[in-house]
Amino acid sequence: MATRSKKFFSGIVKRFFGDRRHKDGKKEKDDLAAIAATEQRVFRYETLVAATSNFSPKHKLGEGGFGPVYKGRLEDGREVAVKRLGRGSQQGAREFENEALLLSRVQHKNVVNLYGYCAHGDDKLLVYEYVPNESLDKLLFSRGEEGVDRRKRKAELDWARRYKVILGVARGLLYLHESAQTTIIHRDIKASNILLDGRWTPKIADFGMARLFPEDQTHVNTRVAGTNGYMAPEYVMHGVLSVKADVFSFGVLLLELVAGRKNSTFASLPDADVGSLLEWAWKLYKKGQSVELLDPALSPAISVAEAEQVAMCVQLALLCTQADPKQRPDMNRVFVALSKITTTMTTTTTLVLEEPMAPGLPGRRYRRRSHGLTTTYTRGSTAAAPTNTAGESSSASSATASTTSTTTTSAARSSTTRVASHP
Ligand SMILES: Nc1ncnc2c1ncn2[C@@H]1O[C@H](COP(=O)(O)OP(=O)(O)OP(=O)(O)O)[C@@H](O)[C@H]1O
Repeated sequence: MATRSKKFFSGIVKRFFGDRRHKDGKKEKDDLAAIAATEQRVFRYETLVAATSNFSPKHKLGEGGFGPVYKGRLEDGREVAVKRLGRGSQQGAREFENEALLLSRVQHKNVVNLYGYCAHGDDKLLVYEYVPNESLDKLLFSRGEEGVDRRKRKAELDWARRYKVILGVARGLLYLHESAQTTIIHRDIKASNILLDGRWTPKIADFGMARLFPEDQTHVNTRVAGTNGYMAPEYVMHGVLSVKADVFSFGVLLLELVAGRKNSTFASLPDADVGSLLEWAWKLYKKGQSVELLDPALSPAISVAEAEQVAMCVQLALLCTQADPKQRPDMNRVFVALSKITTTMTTTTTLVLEEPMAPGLPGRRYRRRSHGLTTTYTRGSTAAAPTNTAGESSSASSATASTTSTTTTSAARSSTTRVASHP
């Protein structure tokens, strides 16, 4: 761990958890003063009061599980978002500390940047970079009654931007799973936890439930906490947590970005037989009609190349949401697959995606894959009908997105329902 972040980390631990070695508080005070001086990560309470006009309601950006979040401007001109822990919430306090500890370990353009923290009596505050374009859910799922402004901005979220968001979230998750100092499982990937900056770059936020993951283990058993509609079945039903739980949530998010609809509150059903976006995607996919899943706000303007991307995204999302976690690709494969498909590509790779089985829905048992079907995407083949290439892909045991060297290209908090239970 770099010295700076080590100091920041220990500063947070002492500040939020207390320093058991120095019960009189004197040494802690000295330490914090030293950290504050060298790190400039500890914010004075007065600084945050001034930045937010004394936490004025006018500055309020919203309210999450922890409490309110305020927009502020520091004296040096930086815009910040200040998250203030609501008083008296033990659960909140734990998640708050967790968020501070984990975020202090990561730095990536697709992860929201934590500038620092402040503890002032009972008040605990976290200070983040301000991300101006709101969270993805507000744009993606906005309805008529939510105002012209937001509807206009939803229209700005065209397919090219959505694809940029998809790629960015995949890159951020790949970093958390494979490149951060220790594997981090986010556990609550969903549209309301993706913030968009002024250039539509997505930033993964809300690490309250994230877990550091022991390097030598494939999964841990844990208390279940997450958001309905995004949680993998093995996690909901048995508390089995691995990086593949995040892959599942990413798959749901990917479908939501394509369709502009929530998985969990799948109202105004286009088809009476289906109860969720996942099921609808599967149904359309089987009929070779994946592109029909596309948000009606986008479909009139979509190009042939973009339609290919959409079809590929639906298939990839179905692979990510397979019932058996072993059948889901890891984020590296997901990111590679997504990177291969650009609408401007003119050359020479063929993207081969495995054929998904029915996606996993909590409560439904899974069967192991017994065939090796794959779908090959080539430029101009939007329908991308599955072809039996058993034997071509030897890794039938893991859902893969691989490239071959052939010739053509192509290709809630729904008012946040957090579930917490012991398996
Ligand atoms: N860094 C930030 N920049 C801009 N807005 C932010 C930032 N962080 C949070 N917000 C806004 O503040 C509001 C509350 O965010 P918060 O992360 O506390 O809760 P949430 O993700 O909406 O819900 P939950 O905590 O239950 O998951 C959201 O509307 C979000 O858009």
